[in-house]
Amino acid sequence: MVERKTSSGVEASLTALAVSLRGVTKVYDNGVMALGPLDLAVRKGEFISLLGPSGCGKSTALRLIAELSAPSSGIVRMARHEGPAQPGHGIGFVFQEPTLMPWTSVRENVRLPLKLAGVPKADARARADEALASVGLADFADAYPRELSGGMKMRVSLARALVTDPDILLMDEPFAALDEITRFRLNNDLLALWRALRKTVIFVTHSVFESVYLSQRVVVMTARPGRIQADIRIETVEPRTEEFRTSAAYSDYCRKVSAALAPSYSGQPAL
Ligand SMILES: Nc1ncnc2c1ncn2[C@@H]1O[C@H](COP(=O)(O)OP(=O)(O)OP(=O)(O)O)[C@@H](O)[C@H]1O
Repeated sequence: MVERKTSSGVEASLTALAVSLRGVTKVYDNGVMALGPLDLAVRKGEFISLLGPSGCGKSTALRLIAELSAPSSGIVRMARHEGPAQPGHGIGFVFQEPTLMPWTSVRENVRLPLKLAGVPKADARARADEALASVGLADFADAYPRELSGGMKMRVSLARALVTDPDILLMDEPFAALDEITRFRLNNDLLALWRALRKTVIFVTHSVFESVYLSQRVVVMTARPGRIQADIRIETVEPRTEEFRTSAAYSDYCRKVSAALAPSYSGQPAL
């Protein structure tokens, strides 16, 4: 594992872990205590959701893992990428907004991380096309973002995150702005991709239903500063299908997750 912030006595290399946060806090320059202390361990290949009230520090946690921001205290560690060095430290990031460049094609948008990393153009184009095919957009490589629906733009954003073949995919409310039908389709497609690629996924959402449908574990956070309120394993038959969405087991898990979330917005202590 790569240690981001060293501290004596924390050397154990837990190779089965993709990410580990120990006693992590974040206080912004304006004095806002956004996070923690947070302890979280994510196994390689796991799909977890971070669920919590607005402003509890979910995005902050993702930014710390992605090394876009440094913790105020504590240790953030991630597994060393096995294979050749690559852009993004083995991390792909998908934001709520697709943030595509409007002046260029879908393929060029997806190729961008490889271009920035100096990957030769022919190779990068082939990899961009492959990533687009993996999200069902093989026929739209030459289209421009304005020609795409919201769901398709998000697929492009996902392809751009996957094009560097990251070990870890960080997704910050990627489907929040989409209509429910599109969101359900993207949920299913994301699960199919995860099964095929076996990336570690850390998925931030406000939706209890989405978190239960997608994840192997739902990590419920407290109100700011975000700590872990509950860590709930979703045990069900795989692969998940629409049948799961309407099952009694799904409703039971949604109830359980909602109950864990309740103290965060009611101001009541956790049960
Ligand atoms: N750069 C910053 N400077 C100062 N305060 C910040 C900064 N970024 C976030 N915050 C504050 O830190 C807290 C946590 O923000 P963060 O975006 O991580 O929460 P979140 O759980 O992702 O919220 P949401 O669900 O609404 O997106 C909030 O109070 C936010 O206003």
